[in-house]
Amino acid sequence: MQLPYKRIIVKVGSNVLTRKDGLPDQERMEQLVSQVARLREAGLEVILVSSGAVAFGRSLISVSKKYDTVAARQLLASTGQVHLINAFARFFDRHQTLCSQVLVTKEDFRDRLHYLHMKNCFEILLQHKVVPVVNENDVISVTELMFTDNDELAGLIASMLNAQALILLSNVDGIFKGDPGDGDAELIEEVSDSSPVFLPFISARRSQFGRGGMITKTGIARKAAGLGITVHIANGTTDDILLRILNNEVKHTRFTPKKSASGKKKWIAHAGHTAKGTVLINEGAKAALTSARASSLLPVGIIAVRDEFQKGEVIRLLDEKEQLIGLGIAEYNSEKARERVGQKKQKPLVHYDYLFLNTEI
Ligand SMILES: Nc1ncnc2c1ncn2[C@@H]1O[C@H](COP(=O)(O)OP(=O)(O)O)[C@@H](O)[C@H]1O
Ligand SMILES: N[C@@H](CCC(=O)OP(=O)(O)O)C(=O)O
Repeated sequence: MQLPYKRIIVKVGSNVLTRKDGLPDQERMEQLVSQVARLREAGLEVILVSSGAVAFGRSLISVSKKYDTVAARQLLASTGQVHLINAFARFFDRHQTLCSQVLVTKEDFRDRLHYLHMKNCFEILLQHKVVPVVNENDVISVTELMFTDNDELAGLIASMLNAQALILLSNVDGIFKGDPGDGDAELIEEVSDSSPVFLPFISARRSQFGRGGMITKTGIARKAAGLGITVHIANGTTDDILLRILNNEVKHTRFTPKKSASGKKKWIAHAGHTAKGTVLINEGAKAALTSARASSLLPVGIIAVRDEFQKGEVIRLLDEKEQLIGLGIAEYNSEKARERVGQKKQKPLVHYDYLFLNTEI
């Protein structure tokens, strides 16, 4: 088998693994596992990000409406995840392939050291030909600590592991210019940097068991493509979908990747939620940073420094209109930065190697 990639992330949405009646679709799971096992056999490293814990839980236990949604989700996910991973282990076993369970929360991506520990765990699993099966740890991630959905988690893992491709499997063939249920709506097959923003076509409607919907899927796909990862959004209910995507034999939506970003930039790109401080920059600094030439952020272009941060922490860069233009790693702390505001001939606060601009996505 001729493979276009060495390492891929495959994200399977709840709907792909759930039948219309809400019960787990074990047959579909088995088919997906058999494709992954074949790809693994052919030398491709595959990381599965699988939703379905809540959907599996729903088939096992009913929760009274008197409980709040967080408690209900915890109960369903905690019981469902056991059955989800058991089914995966059983199906992979038939192909003499080992899989492993990795449950994560947004907090696990908080600092670079923690992030690198997690990356090392994936690397050792992959070196031993194990297929990691990842899901959000729904039992402990509540409200503000939650990922928007598993698409966001899959995007983070794709950039952390320097994957060449991210495949998002849902119950639609890709992004349509209109309602996917409307037979006349056209499928968008290619999205590149120069593609118009097509968000107006996408409704906030989600599939029966989905969490984020197509709007978040598109945002995540753009971000990953901006970091150099090819993204495929395709229908996980189509037979042999993974093999057909890799052989370019099926219509779906493909996001053309930009030049690959460095590992450090990939981490910064996803570290917005961990940012400690904010720096306001003037129009001149904004023009320099967003120009084609690689430029670092010098104190002469800084108008104000807000909140406290230490050297090595992530900071937000805002323009004069308070619009977020990017994220960077501070070369020194907020106290020193404040002393140097507006001064010439000072050391950059953010070096361009540790700067991630919104224009890069
Ligand atoms: N323009 C569009 N093209 C494709 N799907 C769309 C569009 N607008 C809204 N959707 C909805 O997005 C859903 C997929 O997102 P989501 O429910 O999060 O799926 P999953 O659970 O598989 O991640 C589709 O089932 C569809 O109903
Ligand atoms: N972690 C949850 C899945 C949440 C989620 O993102 O679902 P989906 O939108 O179907 O990918 C679960 O396993 O049920």
